[in-house]
Amino acid sequence: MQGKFITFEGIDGAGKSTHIGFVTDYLASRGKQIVSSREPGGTPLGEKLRDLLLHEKMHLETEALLMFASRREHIAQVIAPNLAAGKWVLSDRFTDASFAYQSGGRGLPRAKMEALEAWVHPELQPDLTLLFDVPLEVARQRLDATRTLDKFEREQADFFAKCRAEYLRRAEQFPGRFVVVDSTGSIADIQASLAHVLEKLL
Ligand SMILES: Nc1ncnc2c1ncn2[C@@H]1O[C@H](COP(=O)(O)OP(=O)(O)OP(=O)(O)O)[C@@H](O)[C@H]1O
Ligand SMILES: Cc1cn([C@H]2C[C@H](O)[C@@H](COP(=O)(O)O)O2)c(=O)[nH]c1=O
Repeated sequence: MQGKFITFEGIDGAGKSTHIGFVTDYLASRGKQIVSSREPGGTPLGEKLRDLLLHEKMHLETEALLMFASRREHIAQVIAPNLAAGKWVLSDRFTDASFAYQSGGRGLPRAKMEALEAWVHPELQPDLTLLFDVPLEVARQRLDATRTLDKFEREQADFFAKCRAEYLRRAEQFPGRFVVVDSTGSIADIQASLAHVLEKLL
């Protein structure tokens, strides 16, 4: 029995992390065993790479390669074995983030992301990708209100506009697995719509 793989995406501050706890509790209450993880990170090595990725300046191709290095480890250690054991794996970001940030935001050709994706996970795709979508100003206000900003979060509005556009483009390209969640509403309203989406997956 294979579990299901759900990914959470959106520009920084869109609100995706806020809802992972809700989704975990909702699915657990329906008898699913949940493993919740994140990218970059999710393994001891991946967390070391995350620290470098979020705080060190580097060439844009180095950044893309380290994202996929972290992902390779995450798939091997966490995603694949837990799915094979019938658990549901929730990941705060996956490969759509590389398309959005490294191709959309930084401008790396999509073909390079496609080549890395084909190398690192030729067979694996999420069963469901929840794309939390908000206007840039809303995301910025939420970020500024909460924390010290990392390397990505300090990027300018133009960078996030390109990331958001690439996310929305991918949602159109893969309508079978993407659900775009309007993340401007209240947390309670968003959770009600998430419950509706999850019901269809059960
Ligand atoms: N619908 C909402 N209404 C109001 N505030 C919200 C909403 N969703 C999230 N927030 C608040 O916005 C802030 C950012 O949310 P969160 O950390 O979930 O964003 P994120 O998309 O995961 O960001 P990042 O990718 O940078 O981690 C938090 O303080 C959170 O409480
Ligand atoms: C997986 C992945 C992530 N990123 C960026 C996007 C975010 O700014 C950070 C992760 O921080 P979060 O608060 O945990 O969302 O990393 C990226 O550029 N490319 C990727 O593949």
